[in-house]
Amino acid sequence: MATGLWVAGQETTSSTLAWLILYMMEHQDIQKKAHDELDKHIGSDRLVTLDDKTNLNYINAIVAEILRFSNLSSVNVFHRLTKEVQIHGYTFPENTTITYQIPFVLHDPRYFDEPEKFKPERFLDKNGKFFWPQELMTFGIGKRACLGEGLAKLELYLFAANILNQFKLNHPKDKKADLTRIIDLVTAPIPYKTFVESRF
Ligand code: HEM
Repeated sequence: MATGLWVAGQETTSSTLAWLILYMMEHQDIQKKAHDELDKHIGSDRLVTLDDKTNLNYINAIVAEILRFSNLSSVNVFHRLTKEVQIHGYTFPENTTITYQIPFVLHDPRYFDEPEKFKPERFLDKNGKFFWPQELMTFGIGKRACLGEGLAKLELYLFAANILNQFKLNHPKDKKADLTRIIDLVTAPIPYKTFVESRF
């Protein structure tokens, strides 16, 4: 059980963080907006905590967009039907192996406008408040959805908020990072270097 949680939670969370740092290096304008929000609501090098979460709408939106854009699960986990079901007039017998493909939903323009663009603003309402639409199904849906969803969302928020509060992230002077996706069980970026500058 403990090994299962370790395997399911380790690569997923670390790869999402690797994408976060990479996309912040890549999108300096978005990183600047994150710094502006942190300067307004935190304003020092103190630790950002869960109590700050409701004020940090843009940081929450960045985490949500990373979870959409990085599209970690190239193929979702397979499930077995425990009884016959009808879906849109098709009959699926008991014991059929089925899955649903999360990556297609996360990049479907019917649900996400201009899906190929990295736009955290898509998760802010007209009052600038963060929201999580049901189509953002990075953690799956239904009874077998990710057991670690709550934990992962909080961890990612804390990492994102604290890394961005403390540091300015940039490409090393001589080299831009490669955005190629290594598609495996969990999709990860090619190892890269980051130029890290303290903000305080
Ligand atoms: C960015 C982080 C994560 C992502 C994107 C993610 C995504 C997913 C997805 C797509 C599934 C399959 C859902 C399905 O079968 O329909 C899943 C299952 C699972 N995840 Fe995660 N996960 C993450 C982090 C974690 C963490 C931190 C833990 C545990 C500490 C965890 C534990 C599990 C477990 C135990 C399952 C199997 C649930 C079951 O079959 O009932 N995950 N996850």
